[in-house]
Amino acid sequence: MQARLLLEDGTLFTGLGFGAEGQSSGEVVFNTGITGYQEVLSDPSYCGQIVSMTYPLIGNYGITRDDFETVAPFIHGFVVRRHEPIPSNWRAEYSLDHLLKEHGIIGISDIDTRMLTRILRHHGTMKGILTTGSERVEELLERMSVTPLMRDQVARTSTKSIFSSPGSGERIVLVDYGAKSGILRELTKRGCDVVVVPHDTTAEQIRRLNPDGIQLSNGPGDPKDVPHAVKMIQDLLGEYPIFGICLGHQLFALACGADTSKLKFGHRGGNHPVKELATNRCYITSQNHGYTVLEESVAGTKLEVTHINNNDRTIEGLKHAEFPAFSVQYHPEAAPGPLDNSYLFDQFLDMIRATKKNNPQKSRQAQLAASLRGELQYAQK
Ligand SMILES: NC(=O)CC[C@H](N)C(=O)O
Repeated sequence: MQARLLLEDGTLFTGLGFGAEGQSSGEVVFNTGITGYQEVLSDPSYCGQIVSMTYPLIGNYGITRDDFETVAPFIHGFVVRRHEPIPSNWRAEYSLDHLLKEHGIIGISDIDTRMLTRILRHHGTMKGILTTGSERVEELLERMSVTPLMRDQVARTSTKSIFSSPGSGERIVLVDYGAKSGILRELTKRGCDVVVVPHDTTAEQIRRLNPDGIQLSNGPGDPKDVPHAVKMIQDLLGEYPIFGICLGHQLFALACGADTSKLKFGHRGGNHPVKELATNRCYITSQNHGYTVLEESVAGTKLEVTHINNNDRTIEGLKHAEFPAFSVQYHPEAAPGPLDNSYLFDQFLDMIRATKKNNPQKSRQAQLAASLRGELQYAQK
């Protein structure tokens, strides 16, 4: 079956279709990971995007239930050089083709993904349409020009209702802006008592859950499309320790008065070098973002830059000068990518314990009682 990928600038790629049939549009981006296509496909931060993998062989190890980063993928299309339909892997439960068909995602293979990447690097990311139909190019270009990119991805990908993953350790409220499962996995692995809440949960509702700390998740789209989250963070800053990841980092920066803007073609892959300024140490990180915190906007705020990207010097980490709050632009939960940065979750828990020590408040029993009251009020709201 023939499939086509048409870019906003008129560049047309003709290849072979796999996965679902039909037509879909979105922002075309590229990911440089060599492995991890399943985690990429299921990362909610790709909601509304057509993802092209620069590694040329995709599908060879199949799909495994355990490797999903969310229940259902939100991406709008998948572009590969060569698609391997028959997996060779003892863990494989089914094929990539099967996954795409099941979730209505169109795949295209046998196109020059190096050329596509060079175009995107040169011009910046663009809108695109993937189709297995026989529409005229002019018609598709017209459709693309009148179809704006999505702005409501966070509401689409966030959990619709509150749920908990109980543990006997610190109580963490994980604000889900389209969270990857890896974040919850890292917190529960450390014994945390995690309560996952929807993206539009207010500061007051979070207080009622009596958290020890607040984790702001990754998520799709422009951080400026989520103003209610910025307000919530401003309300709780200084009251609870906060750790922001990716979109959570950008929202934290906006809440502290810094600004964000769109990168030309973003950072998506498993090997982005990041320098920790305090130690001059380089970490290899997993990344997936199209926006960044603007360096010049940090001056005059209470934020300090802790990490920078060694490729393009953009900001990769921030901390608050007065309050227990920090954030990173990359993914310490990895999935896919290197595990080097999971220590940041330990750092978050250390920060929580230090905050508690300096602030000997209510007994654990009183906290639990307050927490129970809060949950009841939340449920009755
Ligand atoms: N992975 C993320 O959280 C991405 C953040 C934001 N949507 C961006 O593209 O910059």
